[in-house]
Amino acid sequence: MKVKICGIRDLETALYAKQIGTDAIGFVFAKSKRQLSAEQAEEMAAGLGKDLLKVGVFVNEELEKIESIASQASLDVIQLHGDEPPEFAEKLRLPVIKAFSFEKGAKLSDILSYPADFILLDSPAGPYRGGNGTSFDWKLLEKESFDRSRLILAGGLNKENVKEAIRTVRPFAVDVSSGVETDGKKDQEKMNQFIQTVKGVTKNDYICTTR
Ligand SMILES: O=C(O)c1ccccc1N[C@@H]1O[C@H](COP(=O)(O)O)[C@@H](O)[C@H]1O
Repeated sequence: MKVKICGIRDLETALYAKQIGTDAIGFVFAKSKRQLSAEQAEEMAAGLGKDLLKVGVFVNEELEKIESIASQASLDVIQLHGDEPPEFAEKLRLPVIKAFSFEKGAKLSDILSYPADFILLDSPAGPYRGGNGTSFDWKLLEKESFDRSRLILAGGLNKENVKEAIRTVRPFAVDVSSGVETDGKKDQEKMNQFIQTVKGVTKNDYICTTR
């Protein structure tokens, strides 16, 4: 099970994420309390080396701006967390994660037809388009039959609920932001506990016949 920790805002936290086995970190360039400038991300990227994926999170941003920030901050993946149409994602040169709000009535087949490398399911937007710390009803996905190998689960995950979330949804990866923070800042103990919990979940815990 892969883990992305989103909303990293300083090099010390990024290096700690790498040390504890995080697979990807997210830099938020959208309107958010975690928003970064391209320069801040560039500085962190320079101190990080190559073996931790850097995901840039954008909401309804212009293509040229995304490409420019991606190049300046050495991003590996683009996460589109707004209302970007399929043609927009197809124009991007880097791999794409497309986020969708998921709630009762959402049409999974439409979501899965979006041309992205990964599909991220999050709870409906709160004050910001993402990173609000709220989860959706994972049971809505439990019995659905689809290819889960490009599914990323997000929204209100934390060390207490992530095991149950993985068992229910059986995603390829999980993404967390608020759940590893204390008073709005990344908390190293919570990050470590989250990673240990996720990496401790074995396939036996959640493999079943529904793919
Ligand atoms: O983290 C943010 O501030 C953010 C802002 C705008 C769009 C997306 C954002 N983050 C993504 O939101 C989800 C859920 O986060 P949380 O764990 O519920 O806080 C996750 O995919 C982040 O990548």
